[in-house]
Amino acid sequence: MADGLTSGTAVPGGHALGGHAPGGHAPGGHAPEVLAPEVLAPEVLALTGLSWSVGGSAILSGVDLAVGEGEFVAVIGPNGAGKTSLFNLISGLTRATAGRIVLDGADITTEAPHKRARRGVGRTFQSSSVFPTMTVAEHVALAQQVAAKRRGRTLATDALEHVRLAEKSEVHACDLSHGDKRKLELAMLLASGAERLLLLDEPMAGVASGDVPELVDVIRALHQDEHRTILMVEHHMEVLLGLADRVAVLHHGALLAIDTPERVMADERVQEAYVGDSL
Ligand SMILES: Nc1ncnc2c1ncn2[C@@H]1O[C@H](COP(=O)(O)OP(=O)(O)OP(=O)(O)O)[C@@H](O)[C@H]1O
Repeated sequence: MADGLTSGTAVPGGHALGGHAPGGHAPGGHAPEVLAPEVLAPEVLALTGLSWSVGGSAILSGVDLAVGEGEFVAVIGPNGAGKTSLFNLISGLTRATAGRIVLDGADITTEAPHKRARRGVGRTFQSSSVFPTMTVAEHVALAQQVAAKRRGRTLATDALEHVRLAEKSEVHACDLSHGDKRKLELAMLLASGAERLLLLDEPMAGVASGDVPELVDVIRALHQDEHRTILMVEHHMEVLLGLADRVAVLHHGALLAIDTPERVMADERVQEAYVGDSL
């Protein structure tokens, strides 16, 4: 194990998750050399013992995770670790078989996806979902319309400014690069009132490498300038350095570690989990 690893890192609200005693100390009682960032903000999301089984197979087991207001937590893990399944549970696409999901203090474990969306949870998927023949502006207007009664909606023009697509508002989605399609999805989330929690499932997937830095900048600005609370699945650790406050590592459906990106990268258990896969 890497020196000072804290799988029981202190989390917002003073809780300690990951099965260890409060205080963010490493197993074995040693104080970590560098404390993982503790977000002194109200908890937006708290997962407790979250589990999901299908046909007797445990896909996710006992996941404890808290995300503070304005925090950016990345979720990584080898293929099949359960990252998308975790997002499906949080967004309500699938129902947990055990455990609890609390959003802003309300138990939403059994709530329908549209009710979670009304509470300000927004999600993107691994593959981008835009309408080829509609313009950028039409997409964002549609997102506003669909969410007409939700509070927290960002004005369509502001949403496009935030994702740096304002100058392409009349471009049809079919003529956008993949990176711009991803930005458009983010603008739609903002316009639809996803003000409490953004769940971004591999937003860099399929994006040309030359477009990745710009997309990373857009997401960084949503976090740092707009103070959005973000949970993001990402395969590449280098993307997360300087972006995520903490990185949660899933392995075989369980939370293996949660700490700063640097410390997670140095964690031998994490490296072992990734043998044969890229970290
Ligand atoms: N509806 C389902 N029924 C049965 N098994 C499922 C279902 N959905 C996911 N799984 C299994 O659960 C495991 C976790 O899948 P999941 O897609 O959550 O992993 P992941 O970490 O997102 O993987 P990747 O990095 O490849 O996207 C996989 O073994 C997958 O085959």
